[in-house]
Amino acid sequence: MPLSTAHVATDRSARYVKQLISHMSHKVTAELTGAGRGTVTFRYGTCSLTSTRQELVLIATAADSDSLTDVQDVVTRHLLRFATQEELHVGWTDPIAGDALEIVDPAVGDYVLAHCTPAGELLTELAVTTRETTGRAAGMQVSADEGALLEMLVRLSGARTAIEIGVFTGYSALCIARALPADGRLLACDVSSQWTDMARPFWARAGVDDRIDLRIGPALQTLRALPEEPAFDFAFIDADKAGYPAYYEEIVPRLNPGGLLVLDNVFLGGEVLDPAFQEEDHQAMRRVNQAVASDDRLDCVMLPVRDGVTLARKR
Ligand SMILES: C[S@@+](CC[C@H](N)C(=O)[O-])C[C@H]1O[C@@H](n2cnc3c(N)ncnc32)[C@H](O)[C@@H]1O
Repeated sequence: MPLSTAHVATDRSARYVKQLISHMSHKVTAELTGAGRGTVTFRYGTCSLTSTRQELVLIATAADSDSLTDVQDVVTRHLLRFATQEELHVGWTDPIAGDALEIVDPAVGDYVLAHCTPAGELLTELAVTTRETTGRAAGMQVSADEGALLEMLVRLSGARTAIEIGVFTGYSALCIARALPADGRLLACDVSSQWTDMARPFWARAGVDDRIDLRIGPALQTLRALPEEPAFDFAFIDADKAGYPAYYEEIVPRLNPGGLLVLDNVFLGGEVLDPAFQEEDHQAMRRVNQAVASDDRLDCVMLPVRDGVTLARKR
């Protein structure tokens, strides 16, 4: 399914967003989704609008290329009509399918890896052992640069208490745990003792096993059994994608003020941008991305790191 974007140079972008949403809301579903942001949903496609200081950024999606052209035409026509004080140029990119998007050019990915603090022997051995033991499942493990990012975030935030949803063979847990102070605690949640059993010897060798409380079971049950008051400085969600909205709902109230929530795989390989992909995972990820972006308890930034990483800090 095609999607296309346009960057419209203007310093009146917020005004156009409001005008377009208000006008279109009489005919189709059109809503403001935050300051300077909105979405118009037609029967045959959608257009999201984001205003920046100097541009209006449009993302059009539709079921097929004819419908995409219809979305582009309607939005373009209205914008040009609203622009009575200036001449706008609305140039759309060629259509591209969500799963054909290159989130990070492979050369850039390699360059990034070559310019991060190296993972070190223990993490490298864990990555190799995981690959040898779990085969294709090893692709679930966070990359060395994402592990370095997690470690950096935990250190920078001064977190003492952390929770992880989705442990697998323990790579990200090790990165988080070793960045905590000696008396810090990581509550690590996973359903699989088969995979997490591989983690324990590595955590022990890193000298962080006493900081990690591993809970085997559905993470939602584990979360709901926790007291509801704020207790965590850092949270990392990297488990079943359909569960993300519920994990986010349960975690935010349990984050301390200033606490950081990190969500992995927020692009789902680019498919989250493309309405052709409508499986439960896609719908859940769109829901949680939208919820985080419009949650007034949080400040957030979405980073094009690997498969997309959102950082959300509790106010
Ligand atoms: C992407 S992997 C986690 C990778 C890990 N963060 C790492 O860096 O190696 C996802 C993990 O989520 C776990 N998982 C799936 N569904 C779950 C659930 N309902 N509750 C808890 N864990 C779950 C899987 O067993 C798997 O280990």
